[in-house]
Amino acid sequence: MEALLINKHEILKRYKPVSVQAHKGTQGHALIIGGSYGKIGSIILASKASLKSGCGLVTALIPKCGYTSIQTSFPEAMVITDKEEAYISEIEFEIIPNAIAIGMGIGQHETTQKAFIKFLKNNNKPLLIDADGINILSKNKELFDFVSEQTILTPHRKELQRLIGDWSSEEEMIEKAARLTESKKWIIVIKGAPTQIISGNAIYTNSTGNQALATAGSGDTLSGIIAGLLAQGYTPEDAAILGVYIHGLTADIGSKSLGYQAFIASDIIENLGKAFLSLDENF
Ligand SMILES: NC(=O)C1=CN([C@@H]2O[C@H](COP(=O)(O)OP(=O)(O)OC[C@H]3O[C@@H](n4cnc5c(N)ncnc54)[C@H](OP(=O)(O)O)[C@@H]3O)[C@@H](O)[C@H]2O)[C@@H](O)CC1
Ligand SMILES: Nc1ncnc2c1ncn2[C@@H]1O[C@H](COP(=O)(O)OP(=O)(O)O)[C@@H](O)[C@H]1O
Ligand SMILES: [Mg+2]
Repeated sequence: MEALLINKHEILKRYKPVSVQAHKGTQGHALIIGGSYGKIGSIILASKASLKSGCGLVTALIPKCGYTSIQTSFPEAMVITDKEEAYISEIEFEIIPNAIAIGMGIGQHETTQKAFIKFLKNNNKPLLIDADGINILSKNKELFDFVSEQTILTPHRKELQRLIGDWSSEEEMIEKAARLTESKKWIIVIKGAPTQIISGNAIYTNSTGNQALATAGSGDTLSGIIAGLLAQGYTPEDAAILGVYIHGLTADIGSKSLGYQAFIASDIIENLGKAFLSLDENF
């Protein structure tokens, strides 16, 4: 396997500045699906992160309980609500998204699992699966066949363990994950310190980020960043690599003034602008 470091040089090969002629239609529409009672914040974070990563439009598909909080806290998002109050029971939408992220805060209610399975069997859009979406896959391995090639999975190590089983060394973890990506042609983002991305026959190790990210919602926010890049037309591999790099860069930038303890997931979002500007200096 080829081992590569994700540094600024690698990123500048993949990063695309926003065109002067851009309008919200050319910047793509991200659909963020998830949330359940008490975990709507994961979708607010992911949706805001996607829009502040440059996509033109974002729609959140959430249970009814989240409607007022997301429309109030993040008016830029459009919202589709499930008929259920507390969890997602059906995944139906009229819009035509350019990319979808699903799983953050979605929970594992029996009805949600059924809706997720039906969604997977019908989806043909670039897709990121995170959190409980991964946990549902782990519990229903026959679903692997319905997760198309180039789908991005973003497990933390516990979620990865549920997906591929335990390991006794870092090498064994990488080997087992690589076997899965090889057979399914998925892209697996192994979130950690550092984060490693397995794509094709390469493993990319991120060079940004720090312990400020050890905070609730930082993974949900990463899912939003990657979905926002996918919606702009980045290939799944480039969206994952650029997203992980930018996500970590916000912590490198933000922790300078906030420190590690007081840095929370919203600060990732607040520092996205400075992170992208640090790339634009080179254009
Ligand atoms: N505001 C919101 O709405 C928020 C909503 N959220 C949503 O909540 C859902 C559950 O998310 P979750 O990651 O807590 O789930 P789950 O896999 O059950 O973890 C349990 C065990 O896994 C471990 N562990 C946890 N993190 C780890 C890591 N980074 N790296 C390594 N290990 C890690 C740890 O195990 P331990 O180390 O304690 O043995 C922990 O006890 C999910 O849908 C998410 O989107 C959250 O994002 C928060 C903000
Ligand atoms: N000590 C650390 N150094 C670098 N990155 C970290 C550290 N701790 C956590 N992270 C990052 O924070 C994110 C945590 O993801 P996750 O556990 O899914 O968060 P949540 O589900 O609460 O949103 C990952 O991107 C991980 O790489
Ligand atoms: Mg998570």
